[in-house]
Amino acid sequence: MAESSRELFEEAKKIFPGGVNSPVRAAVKPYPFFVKYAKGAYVYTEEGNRLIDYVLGYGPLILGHANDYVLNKIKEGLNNGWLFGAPNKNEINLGKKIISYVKPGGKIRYVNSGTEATMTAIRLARGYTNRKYLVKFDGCYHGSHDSVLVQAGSAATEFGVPNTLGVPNDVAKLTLVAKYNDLNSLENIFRNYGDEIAAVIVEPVIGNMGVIKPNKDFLQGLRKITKDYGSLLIFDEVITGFRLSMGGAQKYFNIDADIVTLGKIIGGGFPVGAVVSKSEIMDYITPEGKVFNAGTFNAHPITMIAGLYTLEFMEKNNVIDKASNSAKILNELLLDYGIEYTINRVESMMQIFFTDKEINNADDARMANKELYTKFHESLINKGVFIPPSQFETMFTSYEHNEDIINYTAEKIKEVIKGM
Ligand SMILES: Cc1ncc(COP(=O)(O)O)c(C=O)c1O
Ligand SMILES: NCC(=O)CCC(=O)O
Repeated sequence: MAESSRELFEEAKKIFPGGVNSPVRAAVKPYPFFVKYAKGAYVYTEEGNRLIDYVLGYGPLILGHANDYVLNKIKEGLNNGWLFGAPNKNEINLGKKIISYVKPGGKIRYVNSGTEATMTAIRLARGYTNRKYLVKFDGCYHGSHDSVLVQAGSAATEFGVPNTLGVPNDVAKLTLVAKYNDLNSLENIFRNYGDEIAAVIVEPVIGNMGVIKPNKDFLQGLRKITKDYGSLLIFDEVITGFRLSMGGAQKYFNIDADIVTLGKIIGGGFPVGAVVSKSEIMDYITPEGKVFNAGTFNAHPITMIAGLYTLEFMEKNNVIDKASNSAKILNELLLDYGIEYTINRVESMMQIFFTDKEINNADDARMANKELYTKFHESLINKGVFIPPSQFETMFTSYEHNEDIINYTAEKIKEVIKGM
């Protein structure tokens, strides 16, 4: 049996396209390391190497890996069985908690991924408004379903398929693309298609083109234009939900969306997605209404436990502030070292771009030196630090990233950059 990551990857390539089950994992060069286990701020490879983890499962693990409090709750829960095909109390407990934080907080529907959440939210918006067009922004990533794989960021950009093969043009043309941080581009679209636009979907902070912050007034402008035309505003908070604040980006920027999609953190590291909106809109979803959604694994009992106790741990332990503060210190240390590359950070989301220009939209991000980033990533792995293998992803910090870990990381980043 294969032992090393290199050998395991050879095995994997025989049975998985590209050797992986999600493309970004194959961006780790020369081959992905295989993880044996993970705890706290660290992942441990098959070879026994310890890496400080700034990928954190691509965002869900704001508590770090295998948090003991959550772990014990999951173990207890497993004793009661793990799939019922019938309701279970924990889905109410978690749902009430989420709704108490996330505006407009009327009702929630759980699904199993961020992809399903945005797919359902878009269908809901179309069903509710009886309109057909969707507007998204260049570089935003909302998962891997047809209507959002148009000028998509994340792995779709990393692997050169922002517009994927397999989506018929008849479908793709219902998705109109505006430029992030550019209200004029949005106004132009609305002038032409305004009364046929069901919704605008946006990552309030882009986390799938590296990190890109909204300019002052951008999100407010979005809110105003959608309201003026009677379109719904969907905040895709799959990354930002329970990360920028317990109320997500809505609370952080003081903007109210019409529909919010969640994922990642609310499942505590188990597969999850959710749609939240006011009851009047949510009641369009089956079985109350006629917008279809269903799922064998919706509100999975173990996910509900992991999510519930993750949020409870966050409430009691000041997790968001701790994670944010770690990223802030890392950012400041790098600036103190005179590192001249562009660092974008919002709370515990951060990315380094190899350019001296500001990064305010997807075009800017595509102009940064991707090859240098790849080299940077590879060198950091060799020094025991795992950041995302793609420029078009986000580094995350967690509750477990203490000052020693941050100082160590900053030193290693400095060494790597000096050597480049
Ligand atoms: C903003 C955003 N929306 C949607 C998704 C899709 O989520 P998932 O990978 O769980 O399908 C992601 C992440 O991958 C995301 O970052
Ligand atoms: N930022 C994009 C993701 O988090 C997705 C991870 C994956 O598709 O493996």
